[in-house]
Amino acid sequence: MIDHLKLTTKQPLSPSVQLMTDANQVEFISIAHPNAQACFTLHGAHLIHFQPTGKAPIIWLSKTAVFDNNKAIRGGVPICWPWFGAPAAELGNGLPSHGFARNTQWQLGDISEDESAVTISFKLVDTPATQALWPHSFELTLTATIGDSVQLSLTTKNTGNESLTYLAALHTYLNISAPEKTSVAGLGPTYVDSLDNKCMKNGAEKLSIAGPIDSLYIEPTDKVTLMDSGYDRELAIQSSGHDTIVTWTPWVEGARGMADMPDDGYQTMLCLEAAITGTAVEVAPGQTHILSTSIT
Ligand SMILES: O=P(O)(O)OC[C@H]1O[C@H](O)[C@H](O)[C@@H](O)[C@@H]1O
Repeated sequence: MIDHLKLTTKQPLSPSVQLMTDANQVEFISIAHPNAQACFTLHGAHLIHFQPTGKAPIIWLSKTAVFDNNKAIRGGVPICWPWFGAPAAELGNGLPSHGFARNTQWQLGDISEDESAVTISFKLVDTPATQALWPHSFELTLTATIGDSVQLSLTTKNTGNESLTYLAALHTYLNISAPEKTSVAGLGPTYVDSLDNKCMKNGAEKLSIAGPIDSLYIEPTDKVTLMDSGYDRELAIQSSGHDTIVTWTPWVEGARGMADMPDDGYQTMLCLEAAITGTAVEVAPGQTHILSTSIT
C-alpha cells in the first residue's frame, strides 16, 4: 500500500524500525516486524500504513496523498487536535480545520520492541508558532504499539499554569474491500447527522454504507465492529477517553471534490474515528488526559 512512495533507508533505528525518506527527503518511520508492517510520517505523527503479516492492510492511504510536510495527509490516522472540525470562534479566523497537530512536525521519542510488537512514541510540545494559534503550554505524546493489532494512545499533558480544554480525533481511515460488503455494529443508538443540519437521529443496529455519511455517534458502545465480507474479517475497534465515534465517507461527489483522493477512493475506505466532539475535556495544570483506540 505504500510501495508507490519509493522510500529508501536513511538510518536503522532498531532491529525492526528504520528512518526512511522519499525522493523529496520527506522523513518516514518504517516498521517491518515479524508480526506487522507499518509506517508513520514525522509530519503529524501520522500512521499511514498498518498491515498485520499475512493479512490485508487495515489502514487506508489515498494513492494521491500529498507528502510535503505542510498539507494534512489524506488517509492513515490524522491526529485532529486540539480541536475537531472548525475551531472555536474565540480563537479567531483562518485557523486550520481539525487543529494544527496533523500539520506540524513531531519529534521521534522512544522505540522498544520484542517478539510480539514494536512500541514507538512521538512528541509535540508548544512553540511560539503553536502558541500563536492556541495559547497554551502542552506536551502531546502519541504512543503506538504495532503488532498483530495496532493501539494508538494520545496523551495530552498540560505543562502550563492554567487549565486547558481540548477536542480531538484519531481520524482512522480503515481499508475496506467494498462499501456493499461492509457494515458497522456497536455505534450506539443515536447520532448527529452532519449532512442533515446536525439533526439528532436514531441509528440502525448495523450501519450499511450506501451513500455519503458524516455522523457523530454520541453514545458509542465499548466495541465498534467493522464487518467486511470481501476480506472475510471483522475488525474490533475499542477506544477510551472519547465521547463520540465519527463515521465518515465522502462518497462519489465528495471524492471527486478532493484533489488528494482518487475519484474511486471512497470505494475502499471508511473512517471510524475515536473522537472528543461534545464537551471539551479540561486538563488542569500538570495533569494529563488520554484518548486511545485499538484495532484488532
Ligand atoms: O478533509 P478533512 O479536513 O481531512 O476532513 C475530513 C472529514 O473529517 C471528519 O470525518 C469530519 O466529520 C468530516 O466533516 C470531514 O469532511
